[in-house]
Amino acid sequence: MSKQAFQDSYPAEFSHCYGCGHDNPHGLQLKSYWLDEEDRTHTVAHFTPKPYHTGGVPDKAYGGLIASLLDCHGTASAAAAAYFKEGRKMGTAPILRFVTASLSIDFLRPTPIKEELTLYGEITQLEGRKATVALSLSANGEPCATATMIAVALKPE
Ligand SMILES: CCCCCCCCCCCCCC(=O)SCCNC(=O)CCNC(=O)[C@H](O)C(C)(C)COP(=O)(O)OP(=O)(O)OC[C@H]1O[C@@H](n2cnc3c(N)ncnc32)[C@H](O)[C@@H]1OP(=O)(O)O
Repeated sequence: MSKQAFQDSYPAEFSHCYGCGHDNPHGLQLKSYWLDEEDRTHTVAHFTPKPYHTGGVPDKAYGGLIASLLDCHGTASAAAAAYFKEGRKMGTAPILRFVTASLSIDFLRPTPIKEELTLYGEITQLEGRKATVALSLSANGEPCATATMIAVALKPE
């Protein structure tokens, strides 16, 4: 894992996100990294839910939490890939920031709340301002959700 999370390179004006903003004390503060420094297509993040992230029953996670984690890991992965493609260090100007245009999730099984969750991302396409990211979230090595995201880079203005 790289030492600096992708989200740690976000400038202050983009650091208020509920899912991953480091300046949001009430948020999830998700941190995403390259899975392997030699491979700039796969990413990883870890998150351990709090007891209040519960869904319908006390030991399972709320689906909206899972969507939030996938959402933020996907957009961060897209931004990291776009910087890499341009041969630039993350966070350098002009800022490259992606938002979610589309996020399609399959919830495969209930997600436990007491385990550390692992999110994987794979940038499957990056053309123009549009990135496609294949995502998954697992617990104890078992996939609990998979998703496909279309992320679009904000226009400079
Ligand atoms: C609120 C966010 C503020 C910013 C914070 C940033 C920090 C991030 C931190 C963490 C964030 C956490 C994550 C969050 O929660 S982000 C918050 C949730 N997401 C949003 O609020 C996004 C709202 N939508 C928009 O702003 C616009 O619709 C965007 C910017 C997405 C596109 O409008 P824009 O006018 O700019 O671009 P375009 O229409 O020319 O499209 C460009 C290309 O994209 C393709 N396309 C578009 N839509 C779709 C679609 N649904 N499926 C497939 N493809 C789609 C389109 O065909 C074209 O492709 P091509 O023809 O070139 O091949």
